Amino acid sequence: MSKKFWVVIPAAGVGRRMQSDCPKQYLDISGKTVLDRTISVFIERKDIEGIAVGIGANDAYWQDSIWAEHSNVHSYVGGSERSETVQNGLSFLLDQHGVTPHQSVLVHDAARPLLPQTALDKILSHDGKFGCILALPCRDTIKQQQQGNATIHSTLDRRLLWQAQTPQCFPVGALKKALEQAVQDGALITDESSAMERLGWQPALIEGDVLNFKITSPDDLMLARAVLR
Ligand SMILES: Nc1ccn([C@@H]2O[C@H](COP(=O)(O)OP(=O)(O)OP(=O)(O)O)[C@@H](O)[C@H]2O)c(=O)n1
Ligand SMILES: C[C@](O)(CO)[C@H](O)COP(=O)(O)O
Repeated sequence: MSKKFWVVIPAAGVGRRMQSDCPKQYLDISGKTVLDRTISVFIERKDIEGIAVGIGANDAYWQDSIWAEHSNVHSYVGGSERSETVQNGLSFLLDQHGVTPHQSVLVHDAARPLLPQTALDKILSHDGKFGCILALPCRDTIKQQQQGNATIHSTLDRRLLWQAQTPQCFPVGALKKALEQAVQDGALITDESSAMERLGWQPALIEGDVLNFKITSPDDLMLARAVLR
């Protein structure tokens, strides 16, 4: 029987950088919310076992999602940081959905609604033992700024630089432990891979897609709306 994966979708952010009236995952892109579009990427796939959506404790929007009542979509309460929302999602799968620690899970930002199926196919068909992430090789020349002012300190060798995307795929148990360890050590964790790397894991880099950009600021929303016009 072919392997099936759970997806954890962290959707408990407030979207400060978007400066919008509602959390950015509930903003409209051509008639559907960002979050509903993101869930739609996974909902019809036979290789997706279930979708766990981490929402804010005071989320008043989720109830209006077109997927809120779907039998394969399960919401849970996220946390004050993205990493906490992911941790809560892993505990939710282990404690309430019979997922075992060795099973691999995908974590995908709610704020990346344009993930192409072709990129998702690549991460789902990767069987590396050290996990894997979608990422984009840097195409521009990369500058590091001086500390304290916006002048150039140096130019980095871009041949070895990639921009991390999601989904990121790791065994549930190992990822949960790595995130807990990172919190315990007070480490700044902005993606799942960095927590695993701290413990010596070397996840595979799988080339993602420029369309799989994260909707962070107003210009990203404009771009997504232009793409789906
Ligand atoms: N406490 C948090 C913070 C973020 N996220 C989710 O993690 C993804 C990527 O985070 P980001 O783009 O930073 O979203 P926000 O934290 O909402 O944005 P900002 O940093 O501008 O407030 C988003 O889908 C967001 O909903 C989450 O589930 N829980
Ligand atoms: C996980 C991520 O999307 C990979 O690039 C990114 O780290 C999320 O960062 P954010 O500050 O929580 O948007």
